[in-house]
Amino acid sequence: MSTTLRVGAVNYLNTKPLIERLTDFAPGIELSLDLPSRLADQLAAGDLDVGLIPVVEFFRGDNYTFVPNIAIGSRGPVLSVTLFSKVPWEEIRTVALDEGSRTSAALTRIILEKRYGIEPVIQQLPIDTPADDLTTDAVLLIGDRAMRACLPGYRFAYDLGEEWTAWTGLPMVFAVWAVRSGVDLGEAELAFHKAKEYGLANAGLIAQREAPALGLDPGFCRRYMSNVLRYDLGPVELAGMQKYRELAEGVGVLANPDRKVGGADSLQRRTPGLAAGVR
Ligand SMILES: C=C(O[C@@H]1C=C(C(=O)O)C=C[C@H]1O)C(=O)O
Repeated sequence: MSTTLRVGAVNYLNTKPLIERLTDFAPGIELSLDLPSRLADQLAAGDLDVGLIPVVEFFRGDNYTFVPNIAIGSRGPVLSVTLFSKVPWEEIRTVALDEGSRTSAALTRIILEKRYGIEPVIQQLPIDTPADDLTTDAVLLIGDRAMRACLPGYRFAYDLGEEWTAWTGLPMVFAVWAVRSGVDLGEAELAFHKAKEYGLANAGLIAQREAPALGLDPGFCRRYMSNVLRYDLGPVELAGMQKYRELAEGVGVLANPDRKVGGADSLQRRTPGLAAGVR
């Protein structure tokens, strides 16, 4: 590959199996790491060609496509997307949302509005601000800091992967490798698949290597990557993604004044016939 492909990936443990040796498999890839929300903004601004972005941003994007059969998802508990709350769901009125999140931030709003009829007052929780001193009823944390968080002042710790699957019966897809319109992946597409295969086959080594800096137990990290997260994007995950899109549309979170909503069409283009099977 002769031209450079600017690829941005999430800087959490959950992404490591997807980027292990990625730049060896495609030397033309220039890899940067950042928060999911920032990757989405960089892709939209044209500063990236491919980004592992929140799925809600895929739907907000301007005719993005995605690398097939790769995602960060779960079917049931995900362990790293937690709404800590001082009160039960139906009493939540104020929420602080992790700055790094877009999918789970919108999911929090979807669950509150569609299941409980609540439109909460929302504030952002910056990435470097501790959640302990917040005065909101609930706080959403994602990624590595969610896995470390204990927050004894909060009585409830709702796992949003678990909440989603219990409610819809479908897997939750949090992020996909979105490709900006007009970008040709060429041979690099294969590299994303090779990296995933290699990374999942070496999840134990990745866990051992990454756990100390994260302050997490290596065995826990291993099981998080090998048994909790789902990295495939097959028909049932796509059905979950489609269901999420419909609900997101219903609460108005796909409306983005700065961007067109084009990703929904590309989902169907890449997955003909899929939408027919979705409730
Ligand atoms: C499961 C996770 O998936 C993530 C959640 C995202 C979001 O809420 O926007 C985006 C990317 C993923 O890294 C997690 O970070 O814990």
